[in-house]
Amino acid sequence: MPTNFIVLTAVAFTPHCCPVVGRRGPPRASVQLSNALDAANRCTRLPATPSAVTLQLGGTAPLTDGTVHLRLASGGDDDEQLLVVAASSASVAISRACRELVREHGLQVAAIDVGVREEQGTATPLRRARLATQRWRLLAAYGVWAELHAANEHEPAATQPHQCKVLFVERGVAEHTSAAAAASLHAVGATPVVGGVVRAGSALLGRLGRAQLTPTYPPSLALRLLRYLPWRVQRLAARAWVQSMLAEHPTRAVAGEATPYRHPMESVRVLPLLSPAACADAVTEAEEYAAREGGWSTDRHVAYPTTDIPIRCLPRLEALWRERLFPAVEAEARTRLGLGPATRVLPLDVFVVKYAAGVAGGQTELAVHRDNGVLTFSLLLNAPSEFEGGGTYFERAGRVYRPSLGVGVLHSALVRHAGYPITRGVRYVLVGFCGLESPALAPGFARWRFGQDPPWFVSSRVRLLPPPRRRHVWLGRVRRPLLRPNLLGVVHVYVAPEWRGAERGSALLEHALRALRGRGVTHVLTLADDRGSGKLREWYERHGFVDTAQFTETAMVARLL
Ligand SMILES: O=C(O)CCC(=O)C(=O)O
Ligand SMILES: [Fe+2]
Repeated sequence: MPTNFIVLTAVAFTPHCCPVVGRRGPPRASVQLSNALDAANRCTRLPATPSAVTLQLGGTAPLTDGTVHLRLASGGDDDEQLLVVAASSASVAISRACRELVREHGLQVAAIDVGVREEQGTATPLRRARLATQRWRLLAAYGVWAELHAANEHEPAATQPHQCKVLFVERGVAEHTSAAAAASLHAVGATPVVGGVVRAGSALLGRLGRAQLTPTYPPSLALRLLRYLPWRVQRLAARAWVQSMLAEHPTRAVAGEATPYRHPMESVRVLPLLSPAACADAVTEAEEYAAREGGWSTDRHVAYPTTDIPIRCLPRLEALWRERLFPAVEAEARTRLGLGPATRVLPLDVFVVKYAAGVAGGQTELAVHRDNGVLTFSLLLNAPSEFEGGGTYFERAGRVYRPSLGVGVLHSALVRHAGYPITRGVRYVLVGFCGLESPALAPGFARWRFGQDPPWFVSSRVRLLPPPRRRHVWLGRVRRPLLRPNLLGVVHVYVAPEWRGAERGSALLEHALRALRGRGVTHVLTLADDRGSGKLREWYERHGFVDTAQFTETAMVARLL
């Protein structure tokens, strides 16, 4: 009989500890730690599940079958700290509810993992690889927050990140030794178990690639030999290197915002580049060309075609690109990647893309893909108010970048990304793919393109946000997980009391549910905390929740899939 494992992860977004919030105050790690300890103590008094749950506090022992492992992170260097998690009494009640769920479905609890300690400085490569996989799990939660935030950019107050607390019961995996890591990978759609290995491998290749690409580093003998290997091997190394270099640097979600984003997966730079007038002129020129020449082309890219016009057909925009835009993009790439003077950045393909909703034959989205070349640049050419949705979606980070007018987004061409669907209006983007040329690289590198081979370039089409389904079923009667062992995704959504029952709370909840559904989460739990009027319960019911007193008095649950 297959063994089921799940991982419970509580993640609280609080302004002082979450690296994405941008309002980091004094660290309050000790307060959080004592809260978490308090919660943990209460956990110990919970009846053990049939799999003989034991609880370890603050331990770092490897996860073992049937063990509840509670890891508490107290933080470290504030800048380096990924996330410190506070477990509140609500989280404890939710853990209890999850545990009941686990019991009902005959699952075993593999881990309750609260927080991750960032140990990059001292950790061994293997440990670092494991930390990287742990970060991915946090990203799943973080991605939900980011989507909430992005969805409400016009009304930021509606989605104060610290109002959103997410508790994951992630998808189970059969390989219990790496249950926590694998479940985190599952949550972000990556391949379980091998993720850490892949990551470690790419870090190694990255180191090789760095020496290859920056001749100022004296290469070791092994690295000198590498350049005699086929250029595709060099390309692989450089690919990992570019990825790792981009990943190491802080990024900003919105140009000019006070606090940089410091997440390693946010390998994205945002640059303000063009004035509104210049953007408007670019759109006019593209539309004039399309009217004159019989429309926009839709077949220039084979695998992931865009509705576009290449910049060589648009002389005014091309001049602007040559004189102003490309130098800025190149300078940014040089700084970010530490390119030596002998390395050139080469524009490979630059074009204006048009997304149009509600128009026959109009493109509304671009599926998740990688681009040709090493670096991708995209710049919004019309005002965000002219369309709904849209933005550049980064799959692994689970977030959508929605830059302002004239702001460019620079990222590795190798990061899987997408043109997020627009639901109204028209969105114009200037997109550019760039390669690198260096004497340290084999000549083929400068023409680097993603094509039919090698197979590791192949990207798959993924669903972004499936349409909401209205059917909700009593959790107690749900039997499907039993038919599909090892699959279960439960998230606790915490809506802060002042948002409950209110319109803005509704928006928050709806976006959260949609985002979670899009990630394959099957059930959402929440605490109604109704003080007797019944109004709050009604509010949750309107959002598809049903009362489930069998868990805790106040728990309510919605089934998403
Ligand atoms: O629409 C976007 O923001 C992304 C476009 C893109 O990724 C591409 O054209 O390759
Ligand atoms: Fe792309």
